[in-house]
Amino acid sequence: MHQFPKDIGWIEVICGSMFSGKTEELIRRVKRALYGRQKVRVFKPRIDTRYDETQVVSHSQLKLTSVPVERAEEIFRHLPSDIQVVGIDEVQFFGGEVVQVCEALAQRGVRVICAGLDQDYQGRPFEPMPQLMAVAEYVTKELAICAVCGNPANRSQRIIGSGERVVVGAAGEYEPRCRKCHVPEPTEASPPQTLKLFD
Ligand SMILES: Nc1ncnc2c1ncn2[C@@H]1O[C@H](COP(=O)(O)OP(=O)(O)O)[C@@H](O)[C@H]1O
Ligand SMILES: Cc1cn([C@H]2C[C@H](O)[C@@H](COP(=O)(O)O)O2)c(=O)[nH]c1=O
Ligand SMILES: [Zn+2]
Repeated sequence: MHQFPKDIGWIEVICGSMFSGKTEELIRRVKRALYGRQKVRVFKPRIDTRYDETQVVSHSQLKLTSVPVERAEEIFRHLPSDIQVVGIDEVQFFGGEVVQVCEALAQRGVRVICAGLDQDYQGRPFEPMPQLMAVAEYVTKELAICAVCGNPANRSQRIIGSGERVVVGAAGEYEPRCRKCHVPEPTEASPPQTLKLFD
């Protein structure tokens, strides 16, 4: 990946649709920092109790210990003075204040790695992701595989009937879709699939 500079902070954003591998990539980067003997803390919004109350968990069941927080400002309270790397998952669930928090940390010399949805279920930018992407040094966009047609997917199709913007969920509530197959209204799920190498 990038040749990272030393002794200065920066912000990395990992964005994309649901199931695109954002959490896996966050976990990968955090683990590499740990191998590098860096002082690391990982946070997630308390609202995300989907797979676990405290751990960050990917759809493929990779796990990482994290601190759940209600508001982004609480992150400061949980950081040792010699912190080097901060990871934040599901960053779209924090309000605009998370942008100031990330900026303050990066200004202090911390490497901040954020993972979050760039679009909501209707395909609209999911604030505060656009703002965070604008101030970040590095932005990585991940793509899933469309559950309908198999093309690269950058959208999250809601398959349960709710018009609320925030509805915590996983498979059963959402599926990844490409722009051709995505519709802004909640709709029926595509037929279930089993992954088989041979028939
Ligand atoms: N349609 C799909 N396309 C890609 N990955 C999928 C799909 N359905 C399930 N997955 C699983 O989701 C994993 C990614 O999970 P995760 O990192 O939690 O994604 P995200 O955080 O972006 O929602 C993949 O490695 C794969 O095991
Ligand atoms: C599209 C969309 C998603 N959500 C929720 C559903 C999940 O709990 C998270 C995304 O998790 P992932 O790690 O990216 O799979 O966000 C939502 O509340 N509103 C939406 O529009
Ligand atoms: Zn498609």
